[in-house]
Amino acid sequence: MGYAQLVIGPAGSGKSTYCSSLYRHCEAVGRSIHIINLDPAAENFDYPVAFDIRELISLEDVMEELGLGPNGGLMYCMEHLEENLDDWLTEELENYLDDEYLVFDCPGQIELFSHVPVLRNFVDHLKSRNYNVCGVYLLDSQFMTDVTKFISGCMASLSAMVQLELPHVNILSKMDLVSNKKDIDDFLEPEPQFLLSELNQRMGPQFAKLNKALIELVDEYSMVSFIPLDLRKESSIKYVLAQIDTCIQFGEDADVKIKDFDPEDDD
Ligand SMILES: Nc1nc2c(ncn2[C@@H]2O[C@H](COP(=O)(O)OP(=O)(O)OP(=O)(O)O)[C@@H](O)[C@H]2O)c(=O)[nH]1
Ligand SMILES: [Mg+2]
Repeated sequence: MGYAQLVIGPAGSGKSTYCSSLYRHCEAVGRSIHIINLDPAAENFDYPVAFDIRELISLEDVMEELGLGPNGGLMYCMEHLEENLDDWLTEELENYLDDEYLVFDCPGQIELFSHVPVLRNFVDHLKSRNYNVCGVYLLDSQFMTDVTKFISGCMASLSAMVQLELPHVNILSKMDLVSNKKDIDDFLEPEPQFLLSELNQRMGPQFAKLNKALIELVDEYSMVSFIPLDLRKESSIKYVLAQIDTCIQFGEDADVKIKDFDPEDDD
């Protein structure tokens, strides 16, 4: 059984930075981890890239040869990835042992989980190769300043969750930039009633029904939960990683082994 994180979220939300911090953390604690770049537009990396979509296809070539713009070019590259899952991804995965921990640094284009099935197929491919996969959705805390932005962030995350059907962890990134932590507290694990009254205050009375339906939806999917991540703090990275590990049952086999040898159990 292998383990994988699919790191997703809007452009600039801090996915690649998270990946490199995670890499450094794991290195420091002596834990094996491999980061894979799935962003054909990425150029600089702060982490050693285990393997890279740019070895399969180059965005530059696509834009030049097909006359596509950067976003159309990216979609083309991702569709190309989808067509090559069986060859390319299978071959790359063969370089890793059965129980390895992989982290996929994805592009930020929202179309990737709202319009096209590439990431869904990617995930299904990983699952068929016996990987436990977790969706790690990063949202920039800078946008968590009022309820309308919060709801819109939730909706984007929800659309990824519905598309991918994966265990899902929401992370509020860039907490070091938040000067007033109290403002954010309102949105970390908010009461649906609080969100609804805030929304109703912000918007005209004609939206009351829609607001109620939105909050109920968000509540039903248990979406209303974000883990704050402050990359300056080792403890924060450790906590986030522990939450994700639980989601993909990483470390549980190790626990069983320890329990097997527990002398207390012998009588
Ligand atoms: N202060 C602060 N800045 C951050 C943090 N994480 C990322 N950034 C900055 O935010 C910008 C975007 O970060 P990236 O990690 O490239 O974001 P990304 O989600 O990978 O972006 P795309 O790949 O373009 O979608 C960069 O300028 C980072 O330096 C953080 O925790 N704190
Ligand atoms: Mg990136």
